[in-house]
Amino acid sequence: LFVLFCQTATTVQKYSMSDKELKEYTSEDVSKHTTTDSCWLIIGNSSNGGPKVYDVTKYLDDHPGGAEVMLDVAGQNADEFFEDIGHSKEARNELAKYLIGNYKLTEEEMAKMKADAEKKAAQGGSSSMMLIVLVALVAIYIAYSQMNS
Ligand code: HEM
Repeated sequence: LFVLFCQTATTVQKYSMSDKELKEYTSEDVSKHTTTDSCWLIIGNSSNGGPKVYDVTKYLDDHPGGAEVMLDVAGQNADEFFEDIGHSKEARNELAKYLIGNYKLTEEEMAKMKADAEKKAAQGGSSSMMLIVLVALVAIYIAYSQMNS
């Protein structure tokens, strides 16, 4: 039990430290790496702990989807493209090997992310409201049909 405790403590420490130690890159930094000699991508979003910066230069020739698609979005935010393909878990594990840092959102991106989150929260709120109304209607219907039988 003690060994298990020590292992958990070290893992927790490792993860929390590695996240803090990651360098932070701006869109200006990332935008300088757009060639086969140095190709960086921004991938990830608030739902998976991102966005993060990846140096995928060494993976270009190994990518099953080809080097071209990656070079097309080099130096930019490729999260939507990466997600749209529906990359497998293996692809995501592979991606993790090329992590070099966190991405520093611009003011504009930060505002957009906040607005998106608020929109999502509002949508969630209205759908749960609809569920409550639906349950109430069903209850009224059952009560009404029992009264008449
Ligand atoms: C380091 C980043 C990336 C990794 C590790 C990666 C990995 C992979 C892997 C392993 C596959 C094979 C299918 C699968 O297992 O899902 C794949 C397919 C593919 N990827 Fe990526 N990928 C990366 C980035 C991207 C980006 C940024 C794009 C688009 C801009 C892209 C477009 C594609 C396409 C088009 C395919 C082929 C899908 C098919 O033919 O069914 N990938 N990728």
